[in-house]
Amino acid sequence: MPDPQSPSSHPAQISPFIELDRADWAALAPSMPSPLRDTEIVQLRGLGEPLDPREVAEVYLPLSRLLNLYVGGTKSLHNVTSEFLRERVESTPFVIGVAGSVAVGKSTIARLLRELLARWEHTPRVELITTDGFLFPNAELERRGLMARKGFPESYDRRALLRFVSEVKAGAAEVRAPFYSHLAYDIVKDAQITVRRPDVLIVEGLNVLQPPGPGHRLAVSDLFDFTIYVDARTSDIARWYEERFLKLQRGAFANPRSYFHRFASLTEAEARARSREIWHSINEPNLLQNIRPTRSRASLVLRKGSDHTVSSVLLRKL
Ligand SMILES: Nc1ncnc2c1ncn2[C@@H]1O[C@H](COP(=O)(O)OP(=O)(O)O)[C@@H](O)[C@H]1O
Ligand SMILES: CC(C)(COP(=O)(O)O)[C@@H](O)C(=O)NCCC(=O)O
Repeated sequence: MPDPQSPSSHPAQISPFIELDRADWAALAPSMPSPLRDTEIVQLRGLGEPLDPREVAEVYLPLSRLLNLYVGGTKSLHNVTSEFLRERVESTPFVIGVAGSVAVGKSTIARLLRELLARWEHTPRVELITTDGFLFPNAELERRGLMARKGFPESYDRRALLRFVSEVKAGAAEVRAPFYSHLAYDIVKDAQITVRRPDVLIVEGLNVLQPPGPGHRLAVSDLFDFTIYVDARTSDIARWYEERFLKLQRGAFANPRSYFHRFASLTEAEARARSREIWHSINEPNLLQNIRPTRSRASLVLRKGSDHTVSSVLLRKL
């Protein structure tokens, strides 16, 4: 008699992920070589985030090692294919997607992984782009009635993003992406980011795990070699959004060129109210309707606790 409590007796409930709690994941770190000296972990804090060196050593270092091994594995597959075809097939950049809500910590993690990966053998050249460069310019968003839906899948030029990643993946010598300024809250005309055949390209953005839309054959998610979904409770993310908004309000918004300059003179209570309004009207609905439903498509899910530390890691096994 199968045990009705056993997950294997409920095929519909079999998880495609193996879940490691924080302690099990951290236990992997000591047995692997480290490309970092302690002083370098401290230097990584220079990224501007309050990064805990223990978090780097116990969570992100093992993750960067796993990614580095996947890059090596993919290169070996290319070599096998070359041998099979009896012709030289050039290996092309390994592309990693990093998805998750606004303010969950994607940028921090993507920048950290870029630094860590670059220190391992075989992956010295790592480039990072964010999908905000592929948002339609504000004028176009206004024309389409999408100004209050910035960050929703339809606010992006998905065809241009797909073309960009396809060209990188195909090994093009130089590929350019448009540039989005958070200060101007808009695409900057004539500014570009150039990607030149890196070993690894990290593509960070809210919607990178979206499946193809109706009538489309491919989505950018089809071109990734590995994807990471950064997960946390909605209430924690809302708090992080508000805290970041307040930090910006005291700092960057003071710049008269900032789109949000008009918020610089708000009292703290007013600023909190404004940030909650933006969260509840744009970022939370986008998380619930579009972003979180893509979580199960990821190769790996990082679950964060209320203090940003990673509480568990889910790695796709199927
Ligand atoms: N590992 C971390 N430790 C502490 N604070 C963090 C960490 N990751 C992100 N944060 C903070 O959370 C907020 C959102 O992070 P950010 O990387 O900007 O998110 P996203 O790119 O997903 O919008 C920022 O204020 C950042 O300083
Ligand atoms: C620019 C963003 C859409 C994020 O874009 P991404 O790089 O993740 O594609 C987001 O940070 C944003 O500005 N959202 C609009 C609502 C707000 O001002 O928070």
